[in-house]
Amino acid sequence: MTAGTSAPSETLDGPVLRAEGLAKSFGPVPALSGVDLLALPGRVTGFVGPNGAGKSTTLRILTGLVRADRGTATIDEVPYAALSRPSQVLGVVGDLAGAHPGMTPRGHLQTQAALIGVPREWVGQVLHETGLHDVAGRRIRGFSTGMKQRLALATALLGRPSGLILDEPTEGLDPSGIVWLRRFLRTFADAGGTVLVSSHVLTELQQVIDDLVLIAGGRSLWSGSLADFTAEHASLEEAYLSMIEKEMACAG
Ligand SMILES: Nc1ncnc2c1ncn2[C@@H]1O[C@H](COP(=O)(O)OP(=O)(O)OP(=O)(O)O)[C@@H](O)[C@H]1O
Repeated sequence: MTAGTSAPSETLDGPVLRAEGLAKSFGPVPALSGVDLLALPGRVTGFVGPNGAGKSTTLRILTGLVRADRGTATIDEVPYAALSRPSQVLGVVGDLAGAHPGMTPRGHLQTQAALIGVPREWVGQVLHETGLHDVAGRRIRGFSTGMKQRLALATALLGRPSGLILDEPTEGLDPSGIVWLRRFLRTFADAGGTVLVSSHVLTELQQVIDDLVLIAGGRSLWSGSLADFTAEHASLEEAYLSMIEKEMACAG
């Protein structure tokens, strides 16, 4: 499988992704109790926090899959559900629950293209962009985790969105896949796109993000530039651990 190009080559007009005062409980379980988030065009924003902090819940609210109890979540000032062509504004890299293992990437993407109403020709472009063109005719059943990650990204890119949300995208990628993804996200943001990426792999994240949103226990702890966050520390990992330890000491 070849690496593919680091598209897009055109200029993107990325959306502003914003959440303010989000609160959400699942029955008696409080998941969020005050999350704010901002991801801007032309920037890669990292979204981090301990297990159970509420990252996936926040992303699911932002993409209209979960309804918040309180607060607002908007894409260019409107809720995701109010976007007339959401897949052409925001690509969401999730799991491939909708992809039948007996299908090929080309077949899966052609079905998705019909569903979201974009030209079939765009399938070839995303297969190329994500380095899947060589395996476009193979069954998804035999794909490695990394290849499935690429297909998830190809699916998200199909509507040619100017924003991307990725939840733990490096899981299962080999080192060259990680470097490829990092370059892809950098190029996407440098073209004007908005990238919001959640990850626990802080050493990797540090190499690609411009801004950082940190949450813990369902609450925002920090939001701003990576440079400011790490100013008094040797690395993102060190700055993160220091803030989380302080937070745990306060909570305890
Ligand atoms: N559908 C659900 N039903 C019940 N509880 C849920 C549901 N979804 C999330 N939660 C709870 O909400 C809290 C936040 O979970 P969430 O998955 O958003 O955290 P996260 O930061 O993405 O965690 P991780 O880093 O481990 O993936 C957790 O306590 C979790 O158990």
